[in-house]
Amino acid sequence: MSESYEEKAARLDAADGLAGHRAKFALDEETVYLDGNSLGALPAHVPARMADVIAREWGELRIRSWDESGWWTAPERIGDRIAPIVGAAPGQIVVGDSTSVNVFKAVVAAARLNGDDRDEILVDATTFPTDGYIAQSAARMTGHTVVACDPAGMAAAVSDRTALALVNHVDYRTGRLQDLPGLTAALHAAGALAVWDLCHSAGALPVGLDEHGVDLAVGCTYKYLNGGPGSPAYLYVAERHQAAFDSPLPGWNSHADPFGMTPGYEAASGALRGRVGTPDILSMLALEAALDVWDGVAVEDVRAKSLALTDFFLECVEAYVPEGRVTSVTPGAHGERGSQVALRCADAPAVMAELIKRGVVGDLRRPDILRFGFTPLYVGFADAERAARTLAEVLRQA
Ligand SMILES: Cc1ncc(COP(=O)(O)O)c(C=O)c1O
Ligand SMILES: Nc1ccccc1C(=O)C[C@H](N)C(=O)O
Repeated sequence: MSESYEEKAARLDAADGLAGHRAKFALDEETVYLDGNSLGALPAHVPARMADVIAREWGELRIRSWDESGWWTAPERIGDRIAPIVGAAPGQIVVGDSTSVNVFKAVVAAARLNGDDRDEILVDATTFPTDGYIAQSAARMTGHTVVACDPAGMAAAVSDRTALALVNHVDYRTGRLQDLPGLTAALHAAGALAVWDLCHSAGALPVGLDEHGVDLAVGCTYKYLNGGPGSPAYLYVAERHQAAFDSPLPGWNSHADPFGMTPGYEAASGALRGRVGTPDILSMLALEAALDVWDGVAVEDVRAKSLALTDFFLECVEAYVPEGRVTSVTPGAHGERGSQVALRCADAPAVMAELIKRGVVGDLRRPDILRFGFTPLYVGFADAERAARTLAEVLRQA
């Protein structure tokens, strides 16, 4: 007799080298959590660390903690913790502000780095909306024109008028992975800069920022990096651009001598030019603690498991779900897939509401997308099987 999907899931879970990491997270066995691409789960040790930050570092040490507890240097220190996860050498990432704010810094800074005789900014037409809104406003300020462009056509659209392109590494809706190496090379060949939004790829797959010569990048930390709701985002400024990086938000935290408190601005050196004002220490230190779950984890192993999970989920969906009820809009090819599966489905809002009631937590992207995110550090193959089986049950009863 051939192996059932439940048996196959058990076999894959037993052979999974990352399976032990699930115990590091606060998760309950009743829930299949497939929404880590919106809000990552809580690493179980973070509450105790935060209790100490609040009671001792804030409560007892108070102002001394800016030095003694390392608060002041947290943005660059935590940037260096994120760096290996996205393939960056130290000294190029600074943590702080939201992704939206970092998109603004990156787009304006790239336009200033490369905008003198170039008047266009290419923006991923399928982008998560905030990037597009911010790029439009940034372009109004720098005197550039935004040209919306599907990433698939971007290499052909780039010209000697292009100052930069802003692209999402993984599409938040479809889960499509864009060709970061190829597109970055094509942009450079035309003299344009590449600014990547890594929200849906960092922590899920190798990014290779340095290896592929990316110029600037931004990303959030509350998805696959599990930093917590609204945890600060990050900005990557490739070392070769740091000396000329001209921030549009040159707050005192990015000054060469912030406590000199002089009227004249002089930018600090390095990535900390990307800092703005006082960091949100509580969120930042929760993120720092959350990054401990990455100790000893290779992002290549995370990627291998992510692909195996999404393959297996698609296989179970195909086997269980009545013909014609869902269509995957996520590419089948591994090289084109992030770490989620998006299924087009009639009546998707009601279907997702019912799935959540039955303990399978995914996301709805209106009007008709069921989105399932797979975080390899805490999602297993049995979760994928149960999610597909529950989806089939819901659709049969609908
Ligand atoms: C690709 C992408 N960019 C940006 C954001 C959000 O930016 P912010 O952290 O500023 O809300 C998200 C999701 O929230 C996203 O998926
Ligand atoms: N930050 C959030 C706050 C509330 C609800 C969702 C989000 C998301 O992150 C959405 C995500 N960017 C997405 O790709 O759908």
